[in-house]
Amino acid sequence: MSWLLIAVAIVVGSALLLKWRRPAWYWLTFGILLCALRIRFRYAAVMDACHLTVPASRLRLALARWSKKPAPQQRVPRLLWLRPTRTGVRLRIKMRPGQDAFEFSAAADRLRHSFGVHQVTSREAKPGVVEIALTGYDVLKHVQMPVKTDRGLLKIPVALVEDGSVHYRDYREVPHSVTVGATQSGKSVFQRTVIKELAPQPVALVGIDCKKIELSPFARRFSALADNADDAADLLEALMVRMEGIYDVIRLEQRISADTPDAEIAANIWDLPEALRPVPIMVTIDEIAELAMSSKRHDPRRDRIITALIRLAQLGRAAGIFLDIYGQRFGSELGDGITMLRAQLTGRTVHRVNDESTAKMAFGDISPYAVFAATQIPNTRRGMAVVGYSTGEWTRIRTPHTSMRQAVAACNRYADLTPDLPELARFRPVLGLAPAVAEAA
Ligand SMILES: Nc1ncnc2c1ncn2[C@@H]1O[C@H](COP(=O)(O)OP(=O)(O)OP(=O)(O)O)[C@@H](O)[C@H]1O
Repeated sequence: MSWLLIAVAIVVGSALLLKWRRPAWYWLTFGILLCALRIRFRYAAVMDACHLTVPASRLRLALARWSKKPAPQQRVPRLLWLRPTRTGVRLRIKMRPGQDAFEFSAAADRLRHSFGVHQVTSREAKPGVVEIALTGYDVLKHVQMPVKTDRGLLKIPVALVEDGSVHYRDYREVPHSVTVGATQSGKSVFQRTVIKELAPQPVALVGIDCKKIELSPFARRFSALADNADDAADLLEALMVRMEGIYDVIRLEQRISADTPDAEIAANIWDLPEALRPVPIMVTIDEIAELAMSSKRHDPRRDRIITALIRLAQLGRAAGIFLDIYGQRFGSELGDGITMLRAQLTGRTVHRVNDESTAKMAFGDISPYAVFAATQIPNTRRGMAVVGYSTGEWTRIRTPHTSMRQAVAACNRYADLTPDLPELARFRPVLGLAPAVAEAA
């Protein structure tokens, strides 16, 4: 008997220790089982307590009255399935007539408390069916990306979502994006993560970095780099020349296929035959304010830059040219054309901000809740951000802490994948140290 007590004490003790020190391990060893059991046995009671049941049908009530039986119980929404995941449990629930998905989102906090989990989110999976994600522990505390992800060409895993799923940057779904955040909020680490993930892909990387220190370590994997506003203006115009060249190829292909019955008519580079398909180009711009702010009222160089960015954002997708723009703010104080440019950047990521107006710039047209969530990111959670989608949905994410060394290693390893872009040849980074610097070193 005493041995049994000791064994139980050891198991309980190690479970508590794991829960405190290694919540992810605790979840995989004990938490998942306890949570699944709790849901199985307490599902109906919890739904009732959270006001997620509906009264019995009129017919059943009338029958009960007529037969003088007790009134039938509230009807519980049907649990279709329960699926444990690496970080939580997913439930599919068939709603009862008269219920809507909003009731389940509104009850998220009550469900979290009743099921004893860290967090609950819900979404309508299809009409009449709601999917609830229970997260067992705070997955954003120490971000651990799963080994297996659903990556593909131009679809890269860049962060973990608060419900434990993976957040992807999918350039074909969301061609252009803007990432804002106060200083030290985690923008550069986010950018590094994107570059590290893109490095093994058959794509060209192009960068503009007027701070000069953010992108130069990745030079081996970059087809073109500009580190001052003059070069940036020329580089963006060279990209436009390339884009127009690609449009000429698509147009020619369209004319050929128009004369061929049943042939697909190309509308973008993905419809072109593989031999003709140009390599996609990811343009990453660090600190947009360095390019957009000018002391002059009419600065021709700034106008060239903003015009080129707007044109690339409007027309680049079909030519396989994608923009990722980073900055501390991205509002009209950066001058003419910025609001127009922002409208084209449908991917919005906001790290910690110092004022509500910065969050509003990104999410004002998406959701007031997303604005509020962005202003609530604590200083201690660097790399945490809110991502908004044009559908009005939003979610909290956090990037893994990709070090400069890890990103540089990926860029060096895949340096041989760096394509030569003839139109941008002038901006190909010079590798190695300049003779004078090498001598000094
Ligand atoms: N995902 C993360 N997890 C843990 N720490 C992070 C994460 N992202 C960033 N940090 C830490 O936060 C600090 C600031 O990060 P980063 O340099 O990316 O910020 P930033 O927004 O680019 O700042 P600035 O605008 O001043 O360049 C760094 O010390 C970095 O190590």
